[in-house]
Amino acid sequence: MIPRLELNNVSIAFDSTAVVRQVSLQLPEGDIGSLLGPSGCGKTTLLRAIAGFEQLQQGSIALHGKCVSSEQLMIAPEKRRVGMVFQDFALFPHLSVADNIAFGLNGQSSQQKRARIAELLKLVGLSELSNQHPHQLSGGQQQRVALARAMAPRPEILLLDEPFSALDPELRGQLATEVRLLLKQDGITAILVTHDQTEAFAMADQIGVMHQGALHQWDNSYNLYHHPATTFVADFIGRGTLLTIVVADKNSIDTPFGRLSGKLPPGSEPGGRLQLLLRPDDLHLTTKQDGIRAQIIERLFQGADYLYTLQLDSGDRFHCLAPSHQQHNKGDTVTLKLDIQDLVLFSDDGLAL
Ligand SMILES: Nc1ncnc2c1ncn2[C@@H]1O[C@H](COP(=O)(O)OP(=O)(O)OP(=O)(O)O)[C@@H](O)[C@H]1O
Repeated sequence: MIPRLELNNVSIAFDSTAVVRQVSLQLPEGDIGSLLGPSGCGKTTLLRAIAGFEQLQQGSIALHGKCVSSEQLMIAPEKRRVGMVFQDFALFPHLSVADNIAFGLNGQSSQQKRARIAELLKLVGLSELSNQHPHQLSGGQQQRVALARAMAPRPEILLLDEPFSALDPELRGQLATEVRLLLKQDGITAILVTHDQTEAFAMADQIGVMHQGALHQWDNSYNLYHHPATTFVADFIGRGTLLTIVVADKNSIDTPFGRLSGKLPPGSEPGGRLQLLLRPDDLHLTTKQDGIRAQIIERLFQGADYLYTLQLDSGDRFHCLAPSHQQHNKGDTVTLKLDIQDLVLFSDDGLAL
């Protein structure tokens, strides 16, 4: 199947400073993708290039198999059939909810327009408010109008640039889940730009983690967490700790916790020093005396569980999650059991083996 969106080796520079470096990805029809990364990593620039607002220095962008951008070519934004939703909603204040949604429906008969507006109002749950004006709506309702307006002409792809950042944190997570459902119901392919991983997890099928213009990994959320491609992804997604270990033999490594056995990835040579990824859910507190002993340095109450920062006698620090009804205090010594499913190892250059 032809992907709805395909980026091939895309690089973008401003005044000879590279801002996006050799990014390649594919998004199938009906899927929701997300570009996730810290401020300044190039997410918005890449989204603007997909919309047709930035010239490529190298590579190409295709929408449904048709090249729309390359070094030599730049099809105008209005010819790409791309929908956009921005952080500030950008609704027309003097138009009603229904007229805002109708704005993108030029060239259709009034009967077709009315039917599509009614369908979208129902989809976003605003049928009762169709005659209201934007200032009479809450932030969440306004963002739903902006979404319906961008969805109205059935774009090839919908581009969402930090669409929830002007809303309350509690509303953000809820709206991200709702918007995912709406896009799925209407079969719309979309890309969301965000620096908030909870939002990306709630909405996207595929997430691209970016750092300094490079796309480190384009994958589903499970793989980003459990099989990060680089130490940057390991650190950025979830609370990972990287511990230095030494490969003992074909099936075991020497770690600050002692010797661990498991399947080692190809490229782990005996005697080699590597980094082992440890997630907070790879360790459990136990009441048995014969486990690993560590001291609690910090604890963070997270409702259902505590996130403990622990330290071994060797000075190595790491995190561990434990149910909040088992309370332990700062300074306590606790016993731990390791439960690592896969040994995730990285070489010196930060790449997963
Ligand atoms: N028109 C421009 N001219 C020059 N530099 C630019 C331009 N637009 C963006 N940049 C620079 O490119 C880099 C990437 O910016 P971009 O807005 O794509 O990052 P971002 O990941 O979306 O960040 P944020 O989350 O803060 O919006 C930044 O260093 C920014 O200063």
